[in-house]
Amino acid sequence: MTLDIKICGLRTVEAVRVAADAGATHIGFVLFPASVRHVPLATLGDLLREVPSHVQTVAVLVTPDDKLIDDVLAAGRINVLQVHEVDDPVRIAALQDRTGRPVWRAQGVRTRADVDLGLAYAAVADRILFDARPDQPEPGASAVPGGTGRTFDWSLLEGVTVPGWGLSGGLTPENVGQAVRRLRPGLVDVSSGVEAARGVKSADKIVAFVAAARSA
Ligand SMILES: O=C(O)c1ccccc1NCC(=O)[C@H](O)[C@H](O)COP(=O)(O)O
Repeated sequence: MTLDIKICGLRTVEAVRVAADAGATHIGFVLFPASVRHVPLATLGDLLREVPSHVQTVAVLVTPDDKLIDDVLAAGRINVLQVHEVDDPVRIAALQDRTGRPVWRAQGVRTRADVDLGLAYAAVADRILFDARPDQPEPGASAVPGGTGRTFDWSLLEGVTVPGWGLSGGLTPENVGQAVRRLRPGLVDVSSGVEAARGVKSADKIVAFVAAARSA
């Protein structure tokens, strides 16, 4: 079985080169201003141009409207749309039709009901990405539905067999091997676990993460 490896939240040309050279199959760019990893549209094209053609690019979006989708696709080569908090299968199908791109749906997990909700989208979304479900933000604070660096109870995913499903949330070079051996996902996805500081990628950690995932 093949394992896809997505390194997410890249903001610099150097980090893109490191991830591609390390063997990432997918590189994710966050288009969400409340995130420390947000990439402004003005610089997205510069990053996309650095991604070698054999590496897939993923636009990470939170309830995107059509204007944002059009702007992101106009910036350069985007292979995949990863959507958070899109809770309508009709909208997911509309995004597929409108863009011709695969649409991955991120599902936050804290309970088995969350997993079941994610599985309910497997008929329409091209991939389900199970991630940690963040706590409710403090009143007045902005909610960021990904990149929390938190794991969740992996036993909730035992028995999940939907093709290609992805595991995300608090993965690190230290725990990704165990996760792959235990759950056999089709993709592992990391952001915080390959950072030296919040929002700042570490080349050494990216290389270590990909190597650990590959050797599992
Ligand atoms: O990374 C973010 O800041 C982010 C913000 C808003 C929506 C999604 C976001 N990230 C999505 C990802 O695919 C992350 O890789 C995933 O949530 C795992 O993050 P982490 O637990 O930090 O490894």
